Amino acid sequence: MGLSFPTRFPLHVYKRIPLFGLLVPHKASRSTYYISSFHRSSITMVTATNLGFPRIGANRELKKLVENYWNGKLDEKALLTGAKNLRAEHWNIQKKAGVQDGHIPSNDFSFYDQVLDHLHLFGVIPQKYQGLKFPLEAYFAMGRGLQRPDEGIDVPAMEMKKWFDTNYHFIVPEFQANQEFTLRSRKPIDEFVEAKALGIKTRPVLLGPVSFLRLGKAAKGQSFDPISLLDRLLPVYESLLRELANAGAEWVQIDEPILTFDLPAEFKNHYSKAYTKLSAVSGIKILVANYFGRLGENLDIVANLPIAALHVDLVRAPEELDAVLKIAQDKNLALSVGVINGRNIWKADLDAAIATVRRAVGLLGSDKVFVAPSCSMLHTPHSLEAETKMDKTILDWLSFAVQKLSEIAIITKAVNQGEDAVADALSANRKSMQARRTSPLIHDPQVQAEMKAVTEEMFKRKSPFPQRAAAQQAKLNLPPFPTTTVGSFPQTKEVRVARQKLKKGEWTPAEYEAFIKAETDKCIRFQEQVGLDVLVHGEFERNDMVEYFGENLKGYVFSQNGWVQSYGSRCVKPPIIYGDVSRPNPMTVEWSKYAQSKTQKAMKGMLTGPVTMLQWSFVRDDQPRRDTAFQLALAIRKEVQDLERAGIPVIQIDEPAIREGLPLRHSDWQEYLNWAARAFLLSSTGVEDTTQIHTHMCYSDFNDIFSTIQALDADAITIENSKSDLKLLNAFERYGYTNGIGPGLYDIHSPRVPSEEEMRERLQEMLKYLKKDLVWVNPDCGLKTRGWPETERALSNMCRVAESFRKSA
Ligand SMILES: Nc1nc2c(c(=O)[nH]1)N[C@@H](CNc1ccc(C(=O)N[C@@H](CCC(=O)N[C@@H](CCC(=O)N[C@@H](CCC(=O)O)C(=O)O)C(=O)O)C(=O)O)cc1)CN2
Ligand code: MET
Ligand SMILES: [Zn+2]
Repeated sequence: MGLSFPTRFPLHVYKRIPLFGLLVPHKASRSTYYISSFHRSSITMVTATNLGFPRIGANRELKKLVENYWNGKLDEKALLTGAKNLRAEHWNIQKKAGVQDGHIPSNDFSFYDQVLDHLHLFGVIPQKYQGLKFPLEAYFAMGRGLQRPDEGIDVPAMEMKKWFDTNYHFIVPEFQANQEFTLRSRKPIDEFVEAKALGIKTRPVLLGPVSFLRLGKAAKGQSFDPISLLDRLLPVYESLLRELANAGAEWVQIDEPILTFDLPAEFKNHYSKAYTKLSAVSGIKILVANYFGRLGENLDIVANLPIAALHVDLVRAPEELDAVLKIAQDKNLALSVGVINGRNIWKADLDAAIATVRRAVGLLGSDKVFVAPSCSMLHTPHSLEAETKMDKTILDWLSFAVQKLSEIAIITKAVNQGEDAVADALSANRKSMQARRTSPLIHDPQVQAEMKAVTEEMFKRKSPFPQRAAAQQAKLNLPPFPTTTVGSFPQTKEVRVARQKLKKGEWTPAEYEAFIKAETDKCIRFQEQVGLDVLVHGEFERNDMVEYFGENLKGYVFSQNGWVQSYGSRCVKPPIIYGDVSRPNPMTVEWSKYAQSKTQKAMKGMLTGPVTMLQWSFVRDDQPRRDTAFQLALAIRKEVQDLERAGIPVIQIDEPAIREGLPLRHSDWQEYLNWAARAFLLSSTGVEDTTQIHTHMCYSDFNDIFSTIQALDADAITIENSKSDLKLLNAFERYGYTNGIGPGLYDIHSPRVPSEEEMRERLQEMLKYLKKDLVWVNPDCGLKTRGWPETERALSNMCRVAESFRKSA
């Protein structure tokens, strides 16, 4: 089969002479890699590659390692060994699946977040963490804060933001105007060497310099554009590439996902400068990777980069295939075609993917084509192997990361060796595709009829806010600066274990229910004692705010083990929407009714909104997202109405993901914002004026969507703001927000307890921007990730602050 390499020379000393397709020794190479680790038997073949593998492990090993380290149950050595084993396992899985040696990613591992890793890599450590032990203590303190009162240590976590339009959160780089960069860590090199010792040649993954700066911000009190630091940063990237080349890396993958954004014109120069410099480092080839969307105007930027390969997301931007092929052809680039969806869990249509790859091969030649996922597989669960309980029909439509690797391998083999070589796999895939397309499980005539019957009236409250507010106040009689929480209370080990016992059948549903009720009782008693005004039931019955509803809605399936990293050690198990969505039964009414029966104070019903349900689920790809959002909205509307009927006076419909669903390109915003707002309105407006609707948002820069927040017309919004330096409030002031608003008084994602003084100052600051009779007092998000001791102290401080403002008001 084809030509074979002679085995006497290191692989790198061969260079193909384009005209003759011959291999000749190439003097410039310093690689020590030998052919024995090289499996291809023919010179011109397309290459199976990957951009990143889920790092948490088949059974969330990384989460457990890191959390046990934080709890003191594991020492540093055990943490490092555990991580090393996990990396080895992941590299081996990829190798075994058929990803080409040399194109298996490394440095995609992280203890907390890959952007935070780059802050350590380049020594971008804000002052307040510099006294801490390097690396791990400082590293985790930057991610999650650190409080050791006995030693006088009390540092908050850095700001965290959504990674593009995903539910993954990254630590926002914070730069000084005179920022210096040094190669402070050797992580990418160490991991390359680590893999090499296992006989695996990896392709290190780095976040590119332009994206790294653009995703960051100037430190508080300074105003400069971080991109102005590019000249200072580049030499450090150059040294890093040099070291990787010396260690034997043939390729480096440099991610530049900000190429999916609208960029100022001068970015063309920034890119050109950056990659001219980096490409000059000899002995290593650069693949620049863009993902999550089209390049659009930025095609022009990549067309002029002196790089060796370009990765494009053909799942999100199939329409750009011609344009990128032309660039690759003109500039003699290899093209990494992202044909397997790294953001979803559906099996790929392999025939279609093969056709795309063949087109690329036709124009570029097979040695210039890499088969790839659309983006890193960080956003998909590990493997379907653990799914023993799922409906077999639906299971047959799915593909998690390990299966996606096989899809890449099959496509590659089909193109290299002909379809006969993978005939069985292809015919099985065709069968799955056909079964899904025609399945009666997907289409529900009743849902479709109800959607058709939706009228324009169903998108409006009966009266405008001032009238509603008066009616609600007459009923609720709340004090000034009313206090509330965002919904969840600590999900302790006991609560999680109780649910596990129910799942395993060790507890009867009645035992579980009694336990959850007892937790709810305790929670209500605590809220009354601490002096909160609008209470919540605590969400103890929920595994997760999205998964719980997914389990209770028709059109959804959920996995047993489909975990995806959300931030740090926190994971989510996004439920899967496979068909038309409807609500067979009330989902929360009994719990809310029970909770209301236990207190004289107002109990707040707690639901997840349609856009967030959509955004945090794996969504069907056979109809527009907006259609699914409206089906969800109708189901939630019914729940809202049932809660009202059951006597629940305040109902919160969480929409934390509305901002993250915003398309990456400005020109696509309006269309999205229109339907997103309408979906929320459909879910929330079917109630009387006297019912108070709250919503909640977190983790975003809300300035972009300010008018949409107003258009949601919620009676109150509790909103995360404690980590974004009040910049959000500027917008609320500027545009004159008219409804109730509770900007979070403190950051709940860190175990640190804010003092009364700190929260008092914060509230004072907020009142510079907001009308005091509209202001609510609350934490910035739910308390599920916190423990009880810190929750009690923080809420007690918070309530005392509200109390003191009432006195002085
Ligand atoms: N979907 C979603 N996205 C979101 C958020 C969110 O709440 N949900 N919040 C924002 C921040 N992200 C977050 C994401 C996850 C968690 C979180 O707490 N996740 C939990 C898992 C939640 C869960 O589904 N738990 C299940 C399963 C729990 C479990 O692991 N059980 C153990 C046994 C119990 C134990 O030993 O702890 C097991 O099965 O092995 C349950 O409660 O039933 C975790 O990582 O620990 C918090 C915030 C943004 N995006
Ligand atoms: C990520 S937003 C969380 C809202 C939810 N009601 C909670 O309190 O947990
Ligand atoms: Zn939140």
